[in-house]
Amino acid sequence: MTDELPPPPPVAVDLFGDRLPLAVAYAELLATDGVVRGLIGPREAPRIWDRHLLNCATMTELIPYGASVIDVGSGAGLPGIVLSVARPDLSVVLVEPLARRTAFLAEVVTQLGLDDAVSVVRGRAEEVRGELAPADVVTARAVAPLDRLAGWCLPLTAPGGRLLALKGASASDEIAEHQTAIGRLGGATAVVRQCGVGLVDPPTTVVEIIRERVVEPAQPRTASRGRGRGRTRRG
Ligand SMILES: C[S@@+](CC[C@H](N)C(=O)[O-])C[C@H]1O[C@@H](n2cnc3c(N)ncnc32)[C@H](O)[C@@H]1O
Repeated sequence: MTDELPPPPPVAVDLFGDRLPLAVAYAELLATDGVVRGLIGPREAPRIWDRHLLNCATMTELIPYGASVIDVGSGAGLPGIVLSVARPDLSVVLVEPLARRTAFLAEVVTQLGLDDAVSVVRGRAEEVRGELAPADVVTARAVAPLDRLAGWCLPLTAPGGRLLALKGASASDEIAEHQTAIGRLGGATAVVRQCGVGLVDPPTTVVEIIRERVVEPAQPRTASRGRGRGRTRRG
């Protein structure tokens, strides 16, 4: 236990229901181990509920029952762990490239007893495509701008499935800037959704992008062939 972590606010009952004790256990892990191991800043402990757990849990409004979810760039488990705690019907894969973070995630999964519902994959989203079955829903919070996120996440999304990106107040500006790139990557028109209206203040802003068309991701560039160097095919 830590003095820094406040008790769960009443609204946590609405969002976590009878899984609230599990949410409390996760909040405690974040506020203790998570801080000591540098996964979240020490100043986050007092605001873990408002800024992190409640904020992420409101996204469940946009996730269909029984969906498969890939959380890209999970960090300390946000939103992926929170989604699994709030919604035991989901199957969740956490994708995270940094070993220190995947080690923490694996420990959290075991300690919270989520092994049947959550798996942890170490790697970058653009590199693990071949290993993962496309998911109904791909989530990301604070990982990258929308164009890059769409390039990484739409190939992990099943056709007709959706990318849900937690964003701040500038979500509409980001959409205006990146919609052309999103469309080229097979995404439909991005829509801003407000989650947790009447529950959290401010509501959580989520950008929703349906994977409308399947566009093959660009191949990573190989070494450039200089003129007269490298192999040329002769007919
Ligand atoms: C600012 S942190 C956010 C972590 C967590 N989503 C949160 O909201 O607290 C960004 C995370 O994205 C991960 N990341 C960066 N590039 C990535 C990529 N190409 N594929 C998957 N994860 C990536 C980083 O390692 C880091 O854990």
